[in-house]
Amino acid sequence: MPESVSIKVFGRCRPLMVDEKKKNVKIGASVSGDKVIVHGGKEQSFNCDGAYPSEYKNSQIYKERIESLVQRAMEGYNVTVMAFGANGSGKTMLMSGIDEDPGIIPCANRSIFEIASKLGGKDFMISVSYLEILDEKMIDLLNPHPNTMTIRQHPTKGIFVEGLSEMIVKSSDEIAQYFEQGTRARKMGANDMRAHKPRANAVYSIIIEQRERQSSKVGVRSVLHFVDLAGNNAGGITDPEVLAGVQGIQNVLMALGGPRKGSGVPYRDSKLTRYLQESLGGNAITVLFALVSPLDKFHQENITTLQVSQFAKNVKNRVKLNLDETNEIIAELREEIGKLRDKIASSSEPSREDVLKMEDLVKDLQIAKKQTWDEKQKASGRFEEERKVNLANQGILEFVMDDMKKGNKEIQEKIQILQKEKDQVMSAYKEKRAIVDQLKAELQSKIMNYSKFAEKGKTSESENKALVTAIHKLKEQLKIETDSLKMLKQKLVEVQERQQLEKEGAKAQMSAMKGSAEVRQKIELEERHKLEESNKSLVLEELERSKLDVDAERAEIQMRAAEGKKYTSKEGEELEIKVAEMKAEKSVVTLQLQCLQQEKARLVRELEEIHKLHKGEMELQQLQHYQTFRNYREMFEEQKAAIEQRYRHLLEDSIQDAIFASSRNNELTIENQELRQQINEMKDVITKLGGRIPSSAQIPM
Ligand SMILES: Nc1ncnc2c1ncn2[C@@H]1O[C@H](COP(=O)(O)OP(=O)(O)OP(=O)(O)O)[C@@H](O)[C@H]1O
Repeated sequence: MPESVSIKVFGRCRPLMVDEKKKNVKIGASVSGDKVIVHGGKEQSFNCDGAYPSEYKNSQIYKERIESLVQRAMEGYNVTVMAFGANGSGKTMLMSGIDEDPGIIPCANRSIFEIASKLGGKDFMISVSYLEILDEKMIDLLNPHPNTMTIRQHPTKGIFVEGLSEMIVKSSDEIAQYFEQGTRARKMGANDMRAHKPRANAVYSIIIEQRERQSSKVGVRSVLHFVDLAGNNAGGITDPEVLAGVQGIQNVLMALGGPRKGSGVPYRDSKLTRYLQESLGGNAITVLFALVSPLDKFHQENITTLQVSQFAKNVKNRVKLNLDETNEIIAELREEIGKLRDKIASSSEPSREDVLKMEDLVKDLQIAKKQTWDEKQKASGRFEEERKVNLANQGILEFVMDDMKKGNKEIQEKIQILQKEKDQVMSAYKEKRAIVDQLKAELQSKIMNYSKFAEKGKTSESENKALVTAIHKLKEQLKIETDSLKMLKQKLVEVQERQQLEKEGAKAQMSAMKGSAEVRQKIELEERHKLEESNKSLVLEELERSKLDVDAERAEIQMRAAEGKKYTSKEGEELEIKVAEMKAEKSVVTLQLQCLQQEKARLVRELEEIHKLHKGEMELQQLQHYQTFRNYREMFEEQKAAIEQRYRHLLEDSIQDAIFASSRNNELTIENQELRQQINEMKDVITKLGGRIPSSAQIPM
């Protein structure tokens, strides 16, 4: 039996902002006990089921008023929480909150999984959707696709938006992430930069499905809606679509609980009220927060908010546990389709309503069949794939997926730190290189001097010894400096390798962020350009280094020659120089080769990625084609059966007609024969009477 539950109304007045305090603005509203009071002119006070002054935190309100409702949603009851008020009255603050004081939605997101973990013996499937309705246009905030969405009523799903993505969530982190990302998409504006407008309505929904583990009992399905309504400042609006979005909810609450209660409820006048029909006088526990601004300039909007909330208090919803009856409903739908098909088949001219009803029933059946957890899981996976592309197509992927961006930023910071380290090591390496070169030059000139003097035999033995000692000292110093140069080089290579690793990480992140082919192509071109640039500078660096090495080697050889190393001829010396040059060239070529290999590996990776992507897209397309084919086949089968049935009936009818016609024919033939006989008999009588017409008594009957 449904339970009758009134809509509960809670008032809240936000505090004055710092600049408002400074301006000494006139106070227009306040809270006292369970009443909200509107000042200015004649003071008016409005009773609520609870009222919150400005110092109350969102989290306190959640604990006191909403936590128990989330618990009920987890038991299988529909729950709706709405925030209603003028622009800037604190609706978003209450629903979403801020880091220091999370709003009702973040608190509920956390509670859901805490409660689920405590309810042992049950399996849950929780999914979320986030819809924005702006001027009667619907936007899927989690997956902003360009496809049309329509509001439908379904026997198992209730009222829902066909085409709105439902993403399955498995943890409180995941659910929080979707909410935050959807809210960012709302702020940034999915579709043609439609950034959050005060007249936009947003409905964040948590769909909870559950089943008893190891039990054949039917499952339960409930929906928890959080509605951040458009500001009720309707003054000056004339566009009917805009007005419907802003005033739709007021009109419905007025019709349900206002003075003219009982007249038709205009649910269908706005998309929002149609979507929330169950929450307004239907099967949901509904709570309305009436938010008032403390500013006197919002006097009229505050009065409207509180009057409408008084109407809401009069509305009685009829709440029941939502058992998941998908199987029974599928059976009922099949039966209904069967009956209607017979009806259409038996009538010579089927009515348009029947045909349309048949189409709806077939669609309902198809939707009902997609309600299994497996199917939903698959659909959620598909939405997840699509959403990156759709967000990228809107140009808001990076903004929405801020976590990825954060991760990428961290990597970029690391790369920068490593670049600094690399620059430091590089400058130390260059300094050392200069010292080594200087020492080598010194050594070379010392050796040249020595050989000149030795050749001419001008030096004494002691002078000779001193020169040799100086040369040896220089050599030792050179060795020490060359060793430390080598160490610096090693360090440079290590830093470069670490930097490369981080770059790979950043690239992996970037490829996850790539959405549309266009964005992807741009990023890839940029990356390729960067790689080419870095390879070019690496090769140049190495060329420079090898030149220095060759010079040093040349000096070494000359020094050795001067020291008295025997060469058979001048060519021997030149040959050694050539060998050194070739060694250096080899190292450059090796490096170039490494760079090319790196580029090749990258291209192979890209190719694989593209292949994977195409494969995925093809699979998706195949799936869609298959689905379309199945839908058509199902419809075709249904229609074929209906036509067959119809022709069978027609055939039966015509056989019966033929039988009827032939028996009637027989009857008529007999009648005809009887009539002929009667005529003959009459003729006989006339003849007997000599041509005189007999009186009626003489005519044989
Ligand atoms: N309870 C509160 N405590 C502190 N600041 C608040 C509170 N409520 C609202 N504010 C501040 O008031 C301003 C307007 O609030 P908010 O954006 O939530 O209003 P809104 O009703 O959602 O506006 P709109 O209809 O334009 O979207 C914001 O700067 C918000 O931080």
